[in-house]
Amino acid sequence: MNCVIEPGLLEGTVSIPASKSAAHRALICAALAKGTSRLTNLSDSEDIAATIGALQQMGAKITRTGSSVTVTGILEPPTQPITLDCGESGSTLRFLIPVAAALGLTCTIIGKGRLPYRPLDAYLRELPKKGISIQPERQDALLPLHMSGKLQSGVFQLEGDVSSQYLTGLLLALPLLEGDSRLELTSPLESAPYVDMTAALLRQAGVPTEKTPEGYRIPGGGVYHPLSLAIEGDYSQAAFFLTANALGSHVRVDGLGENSCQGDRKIVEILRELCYTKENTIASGLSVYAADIPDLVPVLTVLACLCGKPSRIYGAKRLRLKESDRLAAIAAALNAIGGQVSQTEDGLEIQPIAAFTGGTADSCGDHRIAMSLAVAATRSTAPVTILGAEAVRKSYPDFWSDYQKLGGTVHVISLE
Ligand SMILES: O=C(O)C1=C[C@@H](OP(=O)(O)O)[C@@H](O)[C@H](O)C1
Ligand SMILES: C=C(OP(=O)(O)O)C(=O)O
Repeated sequence: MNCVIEPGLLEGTVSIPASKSAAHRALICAALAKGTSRLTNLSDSEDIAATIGALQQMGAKITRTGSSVTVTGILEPPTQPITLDCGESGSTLRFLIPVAAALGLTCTIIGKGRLPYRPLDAYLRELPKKGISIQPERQDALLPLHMSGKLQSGVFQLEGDVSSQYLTGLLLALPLLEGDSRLELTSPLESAPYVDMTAALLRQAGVPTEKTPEGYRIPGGGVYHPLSLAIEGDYSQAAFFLTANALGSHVRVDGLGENSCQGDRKIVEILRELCYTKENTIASGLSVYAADIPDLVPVLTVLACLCGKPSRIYGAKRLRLKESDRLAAIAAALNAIGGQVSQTEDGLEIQPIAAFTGGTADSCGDHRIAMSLAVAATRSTAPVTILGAEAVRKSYPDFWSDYQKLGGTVHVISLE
């Protein structure tokens, strides 16, 4: 779908969808629990649908009524081969590979978009040492992936700067094994708040893990307890509207937890530290180390364009491994509408502009690029055409209708 956004500030109230990260984790914990869990306030994004669908294949009974789900944990893991479709969701893929291995499932894992090309090296290296056969079907892509065997406990060595999702996946899976396990980091952990979020939920589910100087210790023989949980609002999604506010819009964002452990809550602090001129333009530039907040980078780049001084975002090399090469995609998208953004090896350098000048920009099929362009359009002197605007379905299917409710003008010009 391609659409044209008319320039204009936003105003009104938005109820922010539930945290995608929290929802993936809660669903998986619930599927592994002995008994029935109830989760409320789930979003109906494609990524969450992928996790629900895959967990159902793995034997969990999940019934959805509106934004609530009832999950009866897996009683008997299936013995016949199953297919797990992860859609485009890196979290679904990297969380469920070790969980399926711990349950001893024989499965084929499939996915679409850029997912077959996002790294799985740590699993391809470590799981075969622990009793798992894990084999991509093709040479030029990692999916479809064929997996069988029963995971054994022990020591897993993981790089910390490719994806924290490996740690989350193993933290979720290893309590199911009889013996104790350890995760040892071979490079400093990035996206650390996401792993903290996993550890917090595991504690809630009755399977605590222990942080060690090297990584984590995970006692075996854990029993997941059922959960009763309302998923809190998503700071990564709120960041689009909060940034629009920093650029002149007036959006009240409802549904966020004030004591949230989401790392992307950092957006509030970054925006609070901005200095404004008497004319209400941003006087300062941004200097952001983004290793722990990768998902904020696209929208922070929009903000940086409209800062009064040059900005830099660094510590963000992992952004090249997301739904797009996000450093290349956001630079190209914003430059196409009047921005001055250049890539560095691990980030972006941004020169100030007074306003975007409109034009046509490609989301590269990436939801966070599409939503960032919508924020840029609020401060453009001419319309912004977004190619691939439907990408928002991955995490925030109601984004365009919410944007319109806030007074944004969106013309769909093609459904392709
Ligand atoms: O654990 C999670 O929920 C996530 C971890 C992050 O990925 P990386 O750890 O690969 O950076 C983040 O980008 C992703 O959107 C969600
Ligand atoms: C990178 C993202 O998600 P995932 O890794 O789960 O595909 C995202 O939502 O920006």
